[in-house]
Amino acid sequence: MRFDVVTLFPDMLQGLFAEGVVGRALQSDDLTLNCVNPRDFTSDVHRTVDDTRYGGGAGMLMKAPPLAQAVQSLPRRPGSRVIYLSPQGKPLTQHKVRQLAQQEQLILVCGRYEGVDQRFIDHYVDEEISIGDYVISGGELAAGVVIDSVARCIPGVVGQVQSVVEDSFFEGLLDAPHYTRPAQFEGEAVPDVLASGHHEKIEDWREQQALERTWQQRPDLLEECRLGTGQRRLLRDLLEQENL
Ligand SMILES: Nc1nonc1C(=O)NC1CCNCC1
Repeated sequence: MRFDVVTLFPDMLQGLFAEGVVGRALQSDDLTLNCVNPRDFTSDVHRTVDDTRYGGGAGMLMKAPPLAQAVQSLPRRPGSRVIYLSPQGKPLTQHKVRQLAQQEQLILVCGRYEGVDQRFIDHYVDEEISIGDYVISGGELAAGVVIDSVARCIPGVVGQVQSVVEDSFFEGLLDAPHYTRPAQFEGEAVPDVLASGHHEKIEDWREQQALERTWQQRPDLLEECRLGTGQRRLLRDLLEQENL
């Protein structure tokens, strides 16, 4: 997988991945991160990348030509996609992350100011993606979220494939609670089942906890995920306990 990031702040992305499991993987041959700065594709003395909006309105907009030339400057692999990070995009979900991980190359365009000229989006962008319904200062943090979450899905990046499988959302549910030493913390012990060494009971407990947490925190996820027979039975028991 090759990540290309179109950004006015290339050092920001390099800094974000200087450490950690994804940072180490990005040094390998099968996972690369390249940044390209639209400012390098300007021709005026001030290297202008933004301008005021036609029709008025506060703030500045990123101009289409520098962005377009930055994208055009990139070598394109078969199966590459140009993604613009913006609040107007489709939500980034684990399902979408897994789809993106199938690509050979992701070109991530980071907006600044009030956004970018719509014609750049119409002519160059395959897909707009949002990391959430809030506004951040620049698309770079959103690009970092996409890079990290997609890279974790690429075999070999995260040492323990099982740890990715058990990640929250991997099967559409939230994660069960986890505990480690010490056995007692501020008077609270670890749930007995986890110290029982009975792996089947531990798995059942974790599955029940994941369902209960998902039902309490994110019932919307339950409508979308395909529950197995055992999970549906556990959820039915849960709802009966709550007299629902
Ligand atoms: N939420 C978001 N998901 O992706 N990008 C998001 C975002 O807030 N971008 C900012 C929008 C205003 N201009 C600067 C960038």
